[in-house]
Amino acid sequence: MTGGEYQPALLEFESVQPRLGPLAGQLVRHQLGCGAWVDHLPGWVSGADEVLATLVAEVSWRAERRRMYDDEVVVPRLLRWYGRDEPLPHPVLTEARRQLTEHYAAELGEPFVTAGMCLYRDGRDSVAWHGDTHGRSARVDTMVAIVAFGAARPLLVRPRGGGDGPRPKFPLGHGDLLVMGGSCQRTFEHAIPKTSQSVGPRVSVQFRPAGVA
Ligand SMILES: O=C(O)CCC(=O)C(=O)O
Ligand SMILES: [Fe+2]
Repeated sequence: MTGGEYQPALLEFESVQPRLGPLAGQLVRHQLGCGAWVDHLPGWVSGADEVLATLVAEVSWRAERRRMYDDEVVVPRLLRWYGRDEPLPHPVLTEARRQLTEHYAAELGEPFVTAGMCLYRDGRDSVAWHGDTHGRSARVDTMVAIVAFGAARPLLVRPRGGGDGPRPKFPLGHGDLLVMGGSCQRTFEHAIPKTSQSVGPRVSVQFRPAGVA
């Protein structure tokens, strides 16, 4: 493990099989304007304790550094990227990606392929305001589907450039699903702010189509 000194506490969990609930008729769509929307489904994965424990303990989490002006700063979360052909670390994630691909097939027109993962060790870990605009998502409508495990942390959304428009705050707890769609990555930004509250680890799994990052 190359993620600095992070030593996960052993997470206790009930031995319940993780299960995915239905998507159709359960997702609630929030239209944000400018062709952006967010679908939200709390509690999509039940029995998720085992998934969290597996992800925290078994993923080869990496600390990253990013250039910021003349400095290098440590990214305040641990990361792992799973490409197209790499097996995912828990079978329920493979099934989640398959079901998301099936559910959004007509609207998205291509499968969810990659899985980006972030580990927020505690409330000091965060992700700053950004859109996922490193790939095609800078130019075309697409989707990024997030499944969250562990400590509940809100995902904040605001119009890019701080303009007028909605600034929703989506609670994202253990087993919850959130899908950002349409123009959301180009026209809005999202963030997971730091919190001074004492919170345990949180893992976010982001499924994206090929070429979206
Ligand atoms: O942790 C999350 O739920 C969001 C992560 C995120 O926005 C990203 O990695 O691009
Ligand atoms: Fe993002």
